[in-house]
Amino acid sequence: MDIRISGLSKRFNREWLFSGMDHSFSEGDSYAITGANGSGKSTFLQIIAGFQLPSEGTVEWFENNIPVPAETVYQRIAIAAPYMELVEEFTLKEMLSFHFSFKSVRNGYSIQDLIDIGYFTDTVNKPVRNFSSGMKQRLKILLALYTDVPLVFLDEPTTNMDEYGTKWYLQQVETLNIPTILVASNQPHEYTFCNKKLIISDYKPANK
Ligand SMILES: Nc1ncnc2c1ncn2[C@@H]1O[C@H](COP(=O)(O)OP(=O)(O)OP(=O)(O)O)[C@@H](O)[C@H]1O
Repeated sequence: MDIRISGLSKRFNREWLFSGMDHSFSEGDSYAITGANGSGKSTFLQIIAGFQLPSEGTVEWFENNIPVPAETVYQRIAIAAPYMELVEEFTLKEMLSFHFSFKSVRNGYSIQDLIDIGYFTDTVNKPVRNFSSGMKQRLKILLALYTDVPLVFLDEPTTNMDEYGTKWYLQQVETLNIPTILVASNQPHEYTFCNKKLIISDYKPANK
C-alpha cells in the first residue's frame, strides 16, 4: 500500500506540531520517522494510520494505484506503540488467539510457531498482566510484525527491551521481509533497516 500526504498539518490548541507536509510512502521502502521528544512522531503515525484527523491537509491510501477507503485502512495496518494496550486479563495464548481472530498470521505461521519464535513456551498460560515490561513489549512487536498486512507501524519499538530483546526484534524484521515498515524513533539502532528518513521537526512552523 502507498500513502500520499499533502499539505498535512497538525496543531493542538495553538501549538502547531508540523505544517505543510507533502510526502509519499511507497510500498517496498521502510521509513524512519525521527524528531525530538514531543515533535509529533506518534501523532503523525496516528494520522497516517487513519486513527486521528489532521488539522489541515489530506492523507490518501492506494493499493496498486486504486484508492483505499479511509474506513478500511486499519485492515491493512498493524501497529506496536506504547499507547496500544494488550488485554492484561488474557493469557499469552488467549491474547494470540484473540488478535489473530481478526487478522491472519503472516507467511502461514501457526500460533504455536509464534509462541516459539517469541520465546513464550514457558509462559503460554500466564496472564499478560504478570509479564515483565520487556516481555509485554516483545509480545506487542510479535503481534505487529507477524500480522499479515502490507504496512507495519512501530512507535519506539525497543522500549523496555534489553540488548537480547533488541537483537531479537531486528532478527524478526530481517527474516520477515515486510513490504513497508514505519518506525517512529530517535534511536538509530531501532531503524537500521530503514532506507528512508523523515524528520518531523523539519516541518515545525516558525510563526504559524
Ligand atoms: N490529544 C492531545 N491533546 C493535546 N496535546 C497533545 C495530544 N496528543 C499529543 N499532544 C502533544 O503533542 C506533542 C507531540 O506529541 P507526540 O507524542 O506526537 O510526540 P513524539 O514526537 O512522539 O514524542 P516522544 O518522542 O516523546 O514520544 C506533545 O507536546 C504532546 O503533549
